[in-house]
Amino acid sequence: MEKTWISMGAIFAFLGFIQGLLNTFMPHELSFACKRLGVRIYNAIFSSYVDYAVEEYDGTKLNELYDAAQLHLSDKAARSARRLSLIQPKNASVLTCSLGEHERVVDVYEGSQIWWEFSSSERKQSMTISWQTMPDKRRSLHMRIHRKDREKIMSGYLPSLLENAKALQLKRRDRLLYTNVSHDPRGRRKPWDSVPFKHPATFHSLALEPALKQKIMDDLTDFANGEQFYKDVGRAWKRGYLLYGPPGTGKSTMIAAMANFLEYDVYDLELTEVKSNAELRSLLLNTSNKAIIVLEDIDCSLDLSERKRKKAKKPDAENEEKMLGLAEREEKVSEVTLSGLLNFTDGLWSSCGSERIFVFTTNHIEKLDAALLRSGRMDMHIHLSYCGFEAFKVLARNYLKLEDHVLFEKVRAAMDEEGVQMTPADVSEVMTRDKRDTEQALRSLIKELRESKVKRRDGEQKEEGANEGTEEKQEVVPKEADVQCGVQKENAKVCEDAGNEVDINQEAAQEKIIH
Ligand SMILES: Nc1ncnc2c1ncn2[C@@H]1O[C@H](COP(=O)(O)OP(=O)(O)OP(=O)(O)O)[C@@H](O)[C@H]1O
Repeated sequence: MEKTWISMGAIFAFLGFIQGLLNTFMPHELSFACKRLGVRIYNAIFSSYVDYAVEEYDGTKLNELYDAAQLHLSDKAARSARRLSLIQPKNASVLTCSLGEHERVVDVYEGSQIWWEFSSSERKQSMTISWQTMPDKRRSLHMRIHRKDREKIMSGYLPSLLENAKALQLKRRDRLLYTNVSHDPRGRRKPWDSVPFKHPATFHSLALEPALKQKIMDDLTDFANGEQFYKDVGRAWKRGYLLYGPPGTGKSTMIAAMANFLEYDVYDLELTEVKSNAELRSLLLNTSNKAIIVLEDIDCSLDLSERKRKKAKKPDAENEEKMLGLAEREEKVSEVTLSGLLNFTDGLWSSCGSERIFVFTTNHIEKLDAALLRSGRMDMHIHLSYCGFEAFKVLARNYLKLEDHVLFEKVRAAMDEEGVQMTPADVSEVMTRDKRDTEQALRSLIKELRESKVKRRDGEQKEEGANEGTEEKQEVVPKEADVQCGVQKENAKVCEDAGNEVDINQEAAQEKIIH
């Protein structure tokens, strides 16, 4: 034992002597380089540890592992390190911590320790890669592990670190609302442009029959947790919802509630801006996973393009084009066709990427092509209708902070009267106007509910008069719309069962829940 101490003392004395020599006779940089070399040789021969450098840039490319490790370590760094850098990541309102200069954190994976240390040095030359200048500092993270853990860390720890970082990134960043109507400064159309998605709607604040609300939430939860299910049955991990009902019944609000519930991004696809099926396909390929792709007022978008095409061509021109074989070409390069849209939602292209939800909305389900409603296209048809008593209670809670009131029964009675129709948007409007005086708000609402009956009757009479005058000119009298309203009021009452659909294409319009 004594001998060991003596030899160790001799080694240290020798090393001290070498260091003294280096410091005295060598320039500082050279002595530093010699020391580093010495440490490396020592580590290579005697150390039971292995060191890895994870640089911020791999040549001129950003190193994903560096960012992932920063993110993965940020929680641990926040708890244990003393010097931290605060970062505001792009598209996130939450700040992230990263290690300060020479700070260390210890991570543990299946019982093995991993030591991380951050360091940076000045970049000698300023470098430019494609469009941006590289930072002045060369930043890197150093990972030290036990030699015996090498295999476990490479095949287990690092992949799990990357996965964890991806999940954290999704959780921390704000969700985005994308639109396809923006142009860059040169006037070229951008595929998607985004803004942070801040819509506050939730299922809690959504005025809807509780049973239907629960059904939709359960369906969304099953979908989000259904990765294995979709794999097992060999289907693309996607789901389609058709929201239909009169304006102001909450279709857009429900989409926002869905996005907030699932924490997905929203892609608001303006179909009339899409010039071809190929453009539609490219837009789809540029959407991320965990996304809700919305096509609002689908009947108008498709009708519009049909109309445009018809308007653009006179019959003579059409014949001429046919003869020249141009018509077909025109079809291909012009607006999106129904089959293009169907390919977009359930063709091969729709399965590029996963965890996608398609939501179509319409005020007129009867105008939709049966092909769109067919089984497997839109998995769930959700009818949003005029305000019923349960929906009113949600709005009273949101706007007036009222759980109950003596006038509630009168509201219920007014709502149940034949021919009364107010949308949740109308009811919200009354409550916003009189929110300082809750009793006044309820009285105004009861009055407006009754008036809505008279207004509707007047509207019907006017429309009948107008139709009589134009009967000869119009081929189809849009009487259907009135019939539709009546059916919707009925449906509002029975919408606990979303299977109650309007009588158009009844079979196709049945709700389809695959779980
Ligand atoms: N079911 C609802 N729950 C809560 N608020 C609602 C509901 N329906 C409508 N509103 C209120 O009315 C406003 C308009 O509703 P929204 O835009 O969602 O209706 P919509 O059915 O999408 O209408 P449109 O068919 O005209 O697009 C919303 O901002 C919201 O304040």
